[in-house]
Amino acid sequence: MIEIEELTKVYDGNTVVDRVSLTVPEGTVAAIVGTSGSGKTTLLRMINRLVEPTSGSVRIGGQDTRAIPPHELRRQIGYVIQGYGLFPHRTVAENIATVPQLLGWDRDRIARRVDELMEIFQLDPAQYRDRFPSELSGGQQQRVGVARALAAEPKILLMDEPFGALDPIIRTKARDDLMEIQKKFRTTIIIVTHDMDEAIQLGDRIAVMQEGRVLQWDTPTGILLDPAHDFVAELVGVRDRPFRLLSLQPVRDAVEEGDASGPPVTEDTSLRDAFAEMLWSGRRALPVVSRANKRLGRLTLEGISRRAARLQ
Ligand SMILES: Nc1ncnc2c1ncn2[C@@H]1O[C@H](COP(=O)(O)OP(=O)(O)OP(=O)(O)O)[C@@H](O)[C@H]1O
Repeated sequence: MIEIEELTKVYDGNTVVDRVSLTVPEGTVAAIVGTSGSGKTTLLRMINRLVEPTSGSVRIGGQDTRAIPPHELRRQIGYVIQGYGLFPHRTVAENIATVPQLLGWDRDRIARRVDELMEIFQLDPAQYRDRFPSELSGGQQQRVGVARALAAEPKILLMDEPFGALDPIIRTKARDDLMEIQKKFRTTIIIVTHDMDEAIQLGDRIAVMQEGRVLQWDTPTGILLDPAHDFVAELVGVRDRPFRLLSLQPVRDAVEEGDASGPPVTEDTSLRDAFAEMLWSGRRALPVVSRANKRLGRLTLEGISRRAARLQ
């Protein structure tokens, strides 16, 4: 658990983070969203003490981070930034091995861990281990950046706009991969983004920041249904709200009995994506299958709109 209490940063008389208090339970994802300059990065960097707080405290697993030497703290916490921050003159394997090497792991253990992570991130070790970052695509560099941050099995991962430089299709895939890895390792993640859709997709809870303050700290549904502030409502966008709500609901929740023709959707697909598929393929109903490809029923356009209306 990460307990942030009254955390404040003042630069030259300007309060850029203002008495922020948040508790992030272990194994959950917190998204920090807000406009440029609202203090998101500064808040994130105070957690691993890349920025020293002016006042307030951060406790991790009950321990005040001021009691931990900063370099040790940063080894315990994975950190991913936009642009991935890879060392250009080190190979992929050397980049991923950075923290395990600092921790003095033996060579075999490091080599095993590097291969394991490369496989998880779908980078064939034989092909990519000895490449340099400049010999990778943006999406591959991003995966190496996350793999490096996870190398020493940190319980906490801080991510600052990690997907900002990726094109939309790769970004969606990178988010899905991250969620899978998060579930597998139960990593506690705090992710900074200026993209509300990203916050909604990734966050168990979302902190909306403006001018150094957290205006609302709530679940995605809470933020969408009950914005606590005009600025939050504006960020959510009234017209986009039904679509964003649908993006939180899996098809599974709206399956009906009956048949439909054409290619099926799986039960995990979001209602928003299923709705898009209906519009795109001109169908008013889609067959629904389980992950194991077992027929479960169908999803209808009427079912989706009832669902969207009920949610509002
Ligand atoms: N080292 C510093 N010295 C002085 N002011 C700073 C420093 N770092 C950040 N600031 C100021 O603090 C405010 C918050 O910056 P921060 O980078 O935390 O915002 P942000 O929400 O992450 O913005 P962005 O989305 O643009 O990255 C800004 O006004 C910035 O100019």
